[in-house]
Amino acid sequence: MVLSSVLGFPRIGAKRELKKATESYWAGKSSVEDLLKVGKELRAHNWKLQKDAGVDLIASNDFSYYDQILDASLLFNVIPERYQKYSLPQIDTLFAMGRGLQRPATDSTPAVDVPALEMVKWFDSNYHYVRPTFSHSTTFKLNGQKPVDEYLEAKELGIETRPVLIGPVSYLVLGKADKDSLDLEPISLLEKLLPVYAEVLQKLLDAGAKSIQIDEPVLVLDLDEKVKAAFKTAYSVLAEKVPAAKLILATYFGDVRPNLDAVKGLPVAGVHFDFVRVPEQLDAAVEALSAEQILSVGIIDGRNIWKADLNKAVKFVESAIAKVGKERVIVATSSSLLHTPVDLENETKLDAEIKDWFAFATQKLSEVVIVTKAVNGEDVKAELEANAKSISARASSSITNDAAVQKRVAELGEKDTKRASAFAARLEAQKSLNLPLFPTTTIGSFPQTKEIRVQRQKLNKGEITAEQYEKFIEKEIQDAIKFQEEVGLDVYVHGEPERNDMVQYFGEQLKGFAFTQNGWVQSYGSRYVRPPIIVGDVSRPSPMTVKESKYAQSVSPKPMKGMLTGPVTILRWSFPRNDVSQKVQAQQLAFALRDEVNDLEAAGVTVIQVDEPAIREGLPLREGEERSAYVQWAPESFRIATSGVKDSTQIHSHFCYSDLDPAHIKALDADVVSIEFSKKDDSNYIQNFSDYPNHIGLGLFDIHSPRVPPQSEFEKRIADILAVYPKENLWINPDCGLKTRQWDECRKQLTNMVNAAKVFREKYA
Ligand code: MET
Ligand SMILES: [Zn+2]
Repeated sequence: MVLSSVLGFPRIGAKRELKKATESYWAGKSSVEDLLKVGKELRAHNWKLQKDAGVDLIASNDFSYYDQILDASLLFNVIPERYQKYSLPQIDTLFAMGRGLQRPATDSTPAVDVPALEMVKWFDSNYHYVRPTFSHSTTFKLNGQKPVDEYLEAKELGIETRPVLIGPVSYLVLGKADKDSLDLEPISLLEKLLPVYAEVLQKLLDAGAKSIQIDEPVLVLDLDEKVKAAFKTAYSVLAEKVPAAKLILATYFGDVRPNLDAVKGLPVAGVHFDFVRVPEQLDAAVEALSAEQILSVGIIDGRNIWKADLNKAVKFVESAIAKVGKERVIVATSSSLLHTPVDLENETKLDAEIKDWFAFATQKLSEVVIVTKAVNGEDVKAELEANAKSISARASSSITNDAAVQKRVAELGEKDTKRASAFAARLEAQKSLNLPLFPTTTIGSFPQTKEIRVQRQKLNKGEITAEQYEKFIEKEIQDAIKFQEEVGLDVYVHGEPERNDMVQYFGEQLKGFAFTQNGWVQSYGSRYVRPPIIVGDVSRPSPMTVKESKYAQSVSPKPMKGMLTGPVTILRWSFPRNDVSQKVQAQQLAFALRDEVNDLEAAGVTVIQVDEPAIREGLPLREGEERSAYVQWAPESFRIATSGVKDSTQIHSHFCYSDLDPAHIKALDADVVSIEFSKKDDSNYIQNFSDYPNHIGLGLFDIHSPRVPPQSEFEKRIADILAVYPKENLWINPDCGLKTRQWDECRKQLTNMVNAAKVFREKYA
């Protein structure tokens, strides 16, 4: 009989219980016992939910108070000395590594200020994990036994689970060397690490675990030979030390084919593949397995919110069964469901037609079970028919399809992707802006104060009228402009007070989007996001930002930057459609934004910034066709959005959060780019963009911190940059928007920044 399995379930709770509990604990408002109790309740709830849904193989140890990779670091005692030395309780050590440890000085102790470990993106998802950090002195030992405890906890509830662990190779590859050991290659620690893995596996076996899911997601990346070889070492050692452990090696988010030679012959009981992402890898996967090994068929999408096409999924699993036989197949989610919202039932405001197209984590449980029942020959005819109906209703819905939008994208030609003139001619035309040498500007947002949130809530609750709100926003814009005058900036922004979020604000005004009330997904720690959903062809019914920009422009004679979020970023920070390519979705968004850019220009806005902070994260995980295509279409969609303007209109773009490839930025052909920069301590990084042909502003201070760098520090940074970049090309700006700062903080920061710019302006005058 074919079994159903789920690789992991969201741990945040349908009502964000985990966030509330952890933040209340951090704030000192509740005890550690209160927090642990909430964790225990959530785990019990999630296991029961899965059991009741009929899932056979339910994950345990998928729960975490912060991040599952950080949990592994704690478990293996990979705790850098700087966090060890305060002898904190376990859970506080965990939080210290995840969020940093800050304590004011007391009479007897000095102040403590230990920054958090680095946090990085989990593959191409919007989840972030805490990066394991290794030194030459790192030794591994078992610290507690969380996976065993959680396995037993479920067992006590009468629920047999399959514990999940991050695999040893991925654990090391996803980590990095600490500052004191920069020459260390984490993978070289493998042999030291394996005995601890063996110990955990043995304990799980002793506790009764029948099989163990061991995640090796790095198998979907480009791997060097050393890492590939590490799989053989790792799994042979484990098989030798714990021969009875039945391991299911799980891969997800991509194509394993280029690394199948590393998987072939491993002494594991089975391998899981993500066939939602890459159905084409079925034959190769089958080929790579021995006649005894299990094929776990990831066929229900763990990364999206769409109802699966169950009939298609059944056919796919049947084709796998035809190749390897029923005894060797497991039906599974493509990845952990961590990346999907918890329960569609909590959405009461979604249009019924649209709601019928979605499946959140809870609904996906039934999907896995229905597919499993179908291939086992149980009667699920009614379920499959209902599913087919909803799939075809979505495909033909007028919400999904907009002929005019489709036509516009189909007719896309070179003319839509190119500015009228080359940069040199545009620069000449932009002299009308009368900018000084080293022009100063900010990235867009100014403090989102409590007052702004209060007024927005009042508007939403109907306690104030739209006119009153508009007046309030105008006053905020006036204040922001006055502030910029006082600080002495050159190119102003209106401050974005009207925007709750840089993607949602646009999604709400575009046709083709839907929003949830409770569709939260963990981004990192206690920070969750609620991505908008692209449900249909995207267009812009009416201007989205012109009113505010025009108003701002009317208040001051200085150039005022219009401020938009770019097509790729809107796409990446939403749940995309799965029936249309990402490229086409980006193009549709690009045309909608092109209309907005052109309308801004017509309204007299002469500088327009289109932010693309997410452009890097969309880059496919490995080299190859898909990546080459992306580096074409992603910048092209930016150019579609921005190329409809006159030479004299200055187009800016902005990037943060990531290590960018300078070549990709070049392809945008923006007149000016601003890039997050201040936290890069690597001196080579400064060279990175040195052949950027147009103008550039390298972020000069960290907007996430209240710290005010003295003017001398700004001068030093500018001097360093000037050693590499031509002075005519340089802009002076912060890393990113200032929405998380207080007004008095950014006043001091910007004043020092502007004064430093003036020093250089005088010097070169
Ligand atoms: C994450 S990038 C943010 C850019 C936006 N214009 C802001 O200033 O907030
Ligand atoms: Zn930014």
